[in-house]
Amino acid sequence: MANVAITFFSGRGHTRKLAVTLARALGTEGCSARLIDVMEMSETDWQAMEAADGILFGAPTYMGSVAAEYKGFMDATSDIWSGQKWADKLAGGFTVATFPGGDKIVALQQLSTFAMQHGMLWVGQDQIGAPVNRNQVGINESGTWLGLAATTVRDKELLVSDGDVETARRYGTRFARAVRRWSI
Ligand SMILES: Cc1cc2nc3c(=O)[nH]c(=O)nc-3n(C[C@H](O)[C@H](O)[C@H](O)COP(=O)(O)O)c2cc1C
Repeated sequence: MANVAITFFSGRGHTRKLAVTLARALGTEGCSARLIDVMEMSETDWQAMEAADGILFGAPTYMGSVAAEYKGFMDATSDIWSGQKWADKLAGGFTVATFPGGDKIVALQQLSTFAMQHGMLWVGQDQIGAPVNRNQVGINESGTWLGLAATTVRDKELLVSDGDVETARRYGTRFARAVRRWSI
């Protein structure tokens, strides 16, 4: 069974909601998914990342950048980088911000550059939203293809819109299929 590590930081739960949605989608596609909150990491989590077929990187966009807490995790991987221990694993990324643009693309650029430094192969977004495909209302409303990008909603129960949750589900499905193909 292919296995994926989903790493994330989440200050108020929005990024966590995307991470959980991704984990469910991976499970539905027959991949095991391990959720790793970078603020509570154990040695087993590091081992799980080394054993994973793919790693998803998730951070909220804070001040037009990945949140500092997540950047701390990125910087802590420099020894893994020097040994290229994650090389040839698949990678993908997700972020959430308050504004539809919100400079989320910068956070995704940081995450994808990070994955490239690790010699990983990046899986982007494939969903075309309603401005082009009328039946895709709510899907990829950020119009971002570098990775998964969501926008906060005011409803504290919902955190992100149903459309963004569905977009996350589809990205998780895409990532699971890519990992399965790449692992053969
Ligand atoms: C310090 C800080 C900086 C932020 N900067 C941005 C920003 O640059 N663009 C934006 O659209 N939202 C920004 N936000 C809003 C967050 O991206 C948004 O609340 C996000 O959903 C938080 O996700 P989380 O609950 O997983 O931490 C910022 C929030 C904080 C706390």
